[in-house]
Amino acid sequence: MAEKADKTEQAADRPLLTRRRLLGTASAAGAAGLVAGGAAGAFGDRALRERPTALTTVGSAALPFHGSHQAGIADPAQAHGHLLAFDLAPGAGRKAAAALLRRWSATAAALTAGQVPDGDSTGIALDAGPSSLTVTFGFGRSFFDRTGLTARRPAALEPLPAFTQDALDPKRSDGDLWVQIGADDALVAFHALRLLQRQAQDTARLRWQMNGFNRTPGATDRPRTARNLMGQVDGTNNPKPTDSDFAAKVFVPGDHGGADGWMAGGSYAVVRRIRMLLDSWEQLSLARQERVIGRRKSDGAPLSGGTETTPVDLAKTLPDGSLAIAGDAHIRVAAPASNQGAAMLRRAFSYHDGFLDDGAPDAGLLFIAWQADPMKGFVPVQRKLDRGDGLSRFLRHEASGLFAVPGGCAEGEYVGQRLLEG
Ligand SMILES: C=CC1=C(C)c2cc3[nH]c(cc4nc(cc5[nH]c(cc1n2)c(C)c5CCC(=O)O)C(CCC(=O)O)=C4C)c(C)c3C=C
Ligand SMILES: [Fe+2]
Repeated sequence: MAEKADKTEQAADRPLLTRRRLLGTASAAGAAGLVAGGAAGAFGDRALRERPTALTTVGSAALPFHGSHQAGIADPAQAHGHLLAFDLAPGAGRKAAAALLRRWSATAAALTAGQVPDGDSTGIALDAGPSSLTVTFGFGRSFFDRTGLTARRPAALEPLPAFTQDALDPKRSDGDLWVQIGADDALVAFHALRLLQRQAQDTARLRWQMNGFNRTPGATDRPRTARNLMGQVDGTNNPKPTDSDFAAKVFVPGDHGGADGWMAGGSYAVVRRIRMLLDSWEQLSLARQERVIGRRKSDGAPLSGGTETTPVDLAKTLPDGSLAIAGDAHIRVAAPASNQGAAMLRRAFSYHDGFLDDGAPDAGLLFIAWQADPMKGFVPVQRKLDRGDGLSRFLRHEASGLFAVPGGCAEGEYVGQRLLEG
């Protein structure tokens, strides 16, 4: 494997960066005034080429693939995301699946470190750094039967219950294998997607793919909580990696034993494609929109007062005696306090796949909830939301999946090895 930057430099035998890269850097750094467009003209290509320019912070940021947990769970959601589900091909069993996970893990480890994997001549992301690329692998319920591993299937992979508001498309739901790719550069994300899809070869066939996005780092005056396509600040009251109980909520304990002991350090991902009925939503007044969520749209502050990060006061009443946060407000119905402490880490991507026949946007949230146990996270909360959430009449759950995401692996190992070789 080769360092990407080295490859570019050696190929040209002098310049540290190509012109394309320099121009990219100039526009990315424009706000900081690092390189002005006029300067490029004044000095000419040659002078520019002789001046090494560092990758921007966005490009050079790297998240390690190896570790006790897989990357892409506790890390901030990137600007570009691809979610893929594969089904094992007829005849492909445990051995073929193990070989695939070995190939995928080696490729993901190389790409996330900014290296060009052996044999890759696509050049898709040649000039870019790792750009916070993460690749996360999971197993769906059907994987265990297909590989003869039913006895080691975790009880937590029981199918999710049906919810009254579900309008699920089976072709875009579930799957034997699940891959989540995230990166702050679109080409870096696509590069990973293409290599992994090619490496699946005859072992696994793509079942569905969903593409999502978030705001680009650096687009705001300071790092801010993301907004979704309804315009709401979304993610404020998520468990924080610095919370003392974060790991207990999100990850299966490291000493987890039994038939599914291989899930130690892992997590369960609930994936829901949730279309937003934006035509109806956008007709609501600002005050009604804020009432539906229970937070202000401008800055995400709770309607009980304070700023975005002020703890929500669900008991607060207004002078007329009504609740400051309405009885059916989304944050009241979803709160751990309303669900016997049930909590999850929400790490979503927005999506937009054009417009439907009636002109409505096919857009919404690729909602991904991470938890140590779906029965103590997504399931009780969604049951409650299904019954009494003011937001739900503006949403359609169109696809669903539940995946067991094993712990991370050490260098030289592959994700899922403890299951496939244990
Ligand atoms: C089953 C779990 C949840 C689904 C499904 C869900 C969908 C969904 N949510 C928003 C927008 C917001 N959600 C917010 C908070 C929030 N949402 C959930 C759970 C689900 N949301 C929880 C547990 C919480 C935190 C509640 C709390 O403790 O305060 C917010 C407020 C800001 C924040 O805290 O993140 C917004 C906005 C959409 C648009 C959506 C489906 C498309
Ligand atoms: Fe929510």
